Amino acid sequence: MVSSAISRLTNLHRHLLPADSKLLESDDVSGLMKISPEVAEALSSGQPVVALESTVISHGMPYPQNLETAKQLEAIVRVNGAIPATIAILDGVPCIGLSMEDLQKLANLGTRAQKTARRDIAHVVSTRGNGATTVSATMFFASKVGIPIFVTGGIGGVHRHGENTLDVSSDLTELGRTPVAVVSAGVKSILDIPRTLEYLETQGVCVATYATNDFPAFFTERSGCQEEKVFSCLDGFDRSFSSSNNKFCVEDRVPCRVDTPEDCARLIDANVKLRLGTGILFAVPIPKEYSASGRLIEDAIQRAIGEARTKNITGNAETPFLLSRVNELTGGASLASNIALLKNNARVGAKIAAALAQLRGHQNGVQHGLWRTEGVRLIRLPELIRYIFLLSTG
Ligand SMILES: O=c1[nH]cc([C@@H]2O[C@H](COP(=O)(O)O)[C@@H](O)[C@H]2O)c(=O)[nH]1
Repeated sequence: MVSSAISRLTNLHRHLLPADSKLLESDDVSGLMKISPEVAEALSSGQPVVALESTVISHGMPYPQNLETAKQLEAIVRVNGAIPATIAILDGVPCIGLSMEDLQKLANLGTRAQKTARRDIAHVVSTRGNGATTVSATMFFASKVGIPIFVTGGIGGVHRHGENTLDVSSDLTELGRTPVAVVSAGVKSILDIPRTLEYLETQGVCVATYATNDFPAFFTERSGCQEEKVFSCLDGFDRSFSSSNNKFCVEDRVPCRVDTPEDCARLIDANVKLRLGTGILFAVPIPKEYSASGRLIEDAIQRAIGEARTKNITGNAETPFLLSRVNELTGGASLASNIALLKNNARVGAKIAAALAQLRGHQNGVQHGLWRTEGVRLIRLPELIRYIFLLSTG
């Protein structure tokens, strides 16, 4: 009963989306997913929706802070005008929007949930497993149901020594192929930030810094990679903590700066309308009061990277190892910073989603003759007829 209602809502959502949003779901796999009634309703009525990932819950922090943080992020999204849609695979079913019980289950599972990137999705579904989605998998599912904005803490990137190991997160290739805007606090300095930016450029991804010229490094506000600034680490430029290990010359540019949620909304809108097909990375610096401990955390990162090498911890085990080891070494300071920046990103992401919904509502109102239903959303006449027809035929 509920699933048929959801599937009807999903169908309606498809009919009622602005034409450009349909680009986000050219093939139909949404029937294979469980969309929560609240998210389905929000999507079908054009309300702003923000996707949230689940690896940060299962692998990013310990219980019970993970559960508390997941709940708080959802609450922040709501307070700032959007509906949260946390995404995970539960018992083999991709779920878009989790109940409190689902969140509890995922938080309890912790690292027993499989860290699920794009490549792992089919395996987790076919074995009816529990998968915590990374940025790449969350973007995939968000795009399939038409959610244009997704909030995370930090994306994966090119690992240090990636030029030898080819350890490059699938988050970067996903950004190159999926038109979802990702809000993150930049890239953690456990990674090679200049090479990560290079790779995103190769993938054609628009990287936009939010109210700063300097690409942020997750725990710190600055990475040393600046807007419209080309520089070389060989000539002594202070590239901050993150890049201190790079011994060669890299051209780093963050060519786009945005200052308000409205700027972000216009950028997303242009990206979709131009059918570029690529994602956008919004890099939002950690709030100032939490970035003070950056140097302390950086020292811990250096030590943790050394330990990972000694213990031969590589591949998708490396990021969780580094995160938890850095947390131990900083006596919890890195966890507090991590939570603070996640909350900040949730706030910014929800405001962007609200601005985008408003922009689209305004454009639709200006460009077409529209019907207003219940004062909630604007509908075109043919869509309204189809809507009534679908309701009457079930
Ligand atoms: O600061 C963080 N970076 C990255 C992750 C998670 O790790 C994934 C990247 O993992 P990998 O490097 O194995 O691609 C991201 O998509 C995200 O889910 C995280 O929790 N915290």
